[in-house]
Amino acid sequence: MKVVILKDAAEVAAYGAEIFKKQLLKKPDSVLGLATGSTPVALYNELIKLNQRGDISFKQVKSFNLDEYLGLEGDHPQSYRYFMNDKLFNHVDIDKAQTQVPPGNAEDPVAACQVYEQAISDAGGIDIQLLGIGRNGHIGFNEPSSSLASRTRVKTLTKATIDDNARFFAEGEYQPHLSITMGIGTILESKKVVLLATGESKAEAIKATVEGPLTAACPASALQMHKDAVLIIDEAAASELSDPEFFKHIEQENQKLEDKLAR
Ligand SMILES: N[C@@H]1[C@@H](O)[C@H](O)[C@@H](COP(=O)(O)O)O[C@@H]1O
Repeated sequence: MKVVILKDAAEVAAYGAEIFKKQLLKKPDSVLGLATGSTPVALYNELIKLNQRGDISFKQVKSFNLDEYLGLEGDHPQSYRYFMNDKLFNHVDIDKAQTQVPPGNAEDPVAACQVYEQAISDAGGIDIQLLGIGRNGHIGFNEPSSSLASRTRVKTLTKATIDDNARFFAEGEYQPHLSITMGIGTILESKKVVLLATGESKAEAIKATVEGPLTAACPASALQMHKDAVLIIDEAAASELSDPEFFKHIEQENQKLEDKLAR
């Protein structure tokens, strides 16, 4: 796993956006795996700027989001469908019919999960999957104890996750305790994975993800098994790592190599 440590959230967003830009330039009809939460918003803002400047296009893109609250309609302001429209899709040249978010209003959620898996596979699989991380190491809504081989399914949220996400809901407003989420096995099948983490509250989860052990107790540790996963994190999120200097050194060496190859 590659770990890139940068100064702050703005640098993390810019670095992540550059990876997506390269991906879209290389393959304009990429299948993107997208994430919600507050962390990716700055990256989405960068992508919107790049799109509006004409540097990248989403016209041929298909996208699949990681997860959705079960029990919320897509037009509910706290649904992840609403979030994606609001934070990205409404501002770029993407064909919304080609964007998929698990259906939070499905009458038969179990069947809907299978349909979602099939749609990913019919699209040829995900080229690049964006991830955030929960304080407890969850990715998507794969909470601790999730099978590392899991597929898209209905998941019950932990109290920690419900509490962390309560800030988005008004007081007294119904907050779902269930979700539909891509599984860890689904995520691991993406050709490339980009995980963003910023802030001290993510430092423990990042330590567990990078230094292991590989365990369902920290779902993100499964990324150790992925051949092309990059963690882009700020100094605060890196603060619990045993040897952050080592990762900075690797990045400098990689940069030198890239510069040399570009000449
Ligand atoms: N399901 C989402 C995750 O995909 C996200 O990574 C996490 C962290 O969110 P934030 O970036 O706001 O800390 O929140 C939610 O639980």
